[in-house]
Amino acid sequence: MYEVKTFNAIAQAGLDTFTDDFEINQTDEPDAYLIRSVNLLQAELPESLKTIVRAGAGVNNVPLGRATAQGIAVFNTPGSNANAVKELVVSLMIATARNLFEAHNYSDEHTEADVSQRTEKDKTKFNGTELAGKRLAVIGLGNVGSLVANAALALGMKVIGYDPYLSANAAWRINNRVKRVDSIKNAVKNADFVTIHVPKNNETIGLLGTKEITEMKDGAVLFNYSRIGIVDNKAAVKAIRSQKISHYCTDFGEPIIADQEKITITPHIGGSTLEAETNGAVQGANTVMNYLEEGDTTHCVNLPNMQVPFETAYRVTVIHQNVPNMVGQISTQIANREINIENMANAAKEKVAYTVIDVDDLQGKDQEGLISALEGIKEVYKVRVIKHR
Ligand SMILES: NC(=O)C1=CN([C@@H]2O[C@H](COP(=O)(O)OP(=O)(O)OC[C@H]3O[C@@H](n4cnc5c(N)ncnc54)[C@H](O)[C@@H]3O)[C@@H](O)[C@H]2O)C=CC1
Ligand SMILES: O=C(O)C(=O)COP(=O)(O)O
Repeated sequence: MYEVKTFNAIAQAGLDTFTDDFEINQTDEPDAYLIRSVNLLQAELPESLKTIVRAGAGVNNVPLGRATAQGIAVFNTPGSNANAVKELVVSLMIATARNLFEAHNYSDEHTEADVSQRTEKDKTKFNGTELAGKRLAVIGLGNVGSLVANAALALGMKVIGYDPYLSANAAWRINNRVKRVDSIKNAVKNADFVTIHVPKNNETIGLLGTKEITEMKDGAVLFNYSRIGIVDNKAAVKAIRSQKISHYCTDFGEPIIADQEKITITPHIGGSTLEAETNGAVQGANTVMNYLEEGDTTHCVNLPNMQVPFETAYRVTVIHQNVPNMVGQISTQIANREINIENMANAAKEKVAYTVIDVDDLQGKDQEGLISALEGIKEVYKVRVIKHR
């Protein structure tokens, strides 16, 4: 039996995906965490933990370095909530272009029985513009950014994209009418709307700050549906007050942007749709099962992604440092126990490597002894023996 501990609201469809070999929230010694936005950065990770699966995209709430050093594989569910974010950003582009927030507030304040005369006079205050023909800059063209870019094209907008690390898979998804440029400056300089869809990391904190906002077209509308800190909120407030930008919409509130005209804050609801929550939870549950039962690392963010068909009776997986002679040391320990290797695969991602060894004859052998011998190699983080179901 494998033990799974959940944090945040994990959709029931995801919990229902687990087979009878998995128990949810039954012990303090979980094999897996299935999480959303819970902040684990300061949390101790229990010795029993083998994987953390983030149902969603961002893993900036997970202590990746510590998890790796403890041999814990961290995954996300890329794309599971991208359509939800796209639809919210598109709705806010329309809402800001048509002054919907101001128009709604006006109507709320003018509730006398016959307002028609006044409305007909005042409505010119809320004259808007249309998206068709306007220019959108998309910074980050991954799962969310590519959908936003394609949707904007479908609405008749011109789209400029910037993403220096675009993967080949993501590139396939992007309509070839999206014009790609080589700098943020070239993306934003003529854009009526600027939206950013990048992960939060050391490189992206403050990616849109005073300098980049100064480079934007006067009156542009800015969106941050990525993470707090990726747009410098102080710079955004200054730009709103000086009317450099005409509206700022973000999913991440903090006191300095609260209660300000032309700043719209949503409470981190980009991925909060029935469909996205279901996708993330189901994909997350399958990820937990595939990793615990087969050692599959598809969509792992801290280990190389490997899918090795599991055709033998047992599988030994080793998470270790990416340094010379690891495969040699590991196979020596296995050979010393007179265990025959049927298949072996090894791959590395930056400083970490993952070795998968498939064997038939572990039945009746000292499996604990093998694990401690392999974990005795000083560059090894974690060893698991998995019995084929
Ligand atoms: N508001 C919400 O509820 C949600 C927020 N998010 C946030 O949006 C982020 C993006 O999500 P996805 O598109 O699904 O991730 P993704 O990983 O599919 O795409 C991110 C893209 O950003 C690009 N990128 C990385 N560094 C960059 C840089 N310095 N400049 C330009 N591009 C850069 C990458 O090459 C990649 O194509 C997530 O990491 C998460 O923080 C995602 C889903 C929901
Ligand atoms: O997937 C992401 O990165 C999100 O920000 C969504 O967060 P949530 O799962 O809705 O708490």
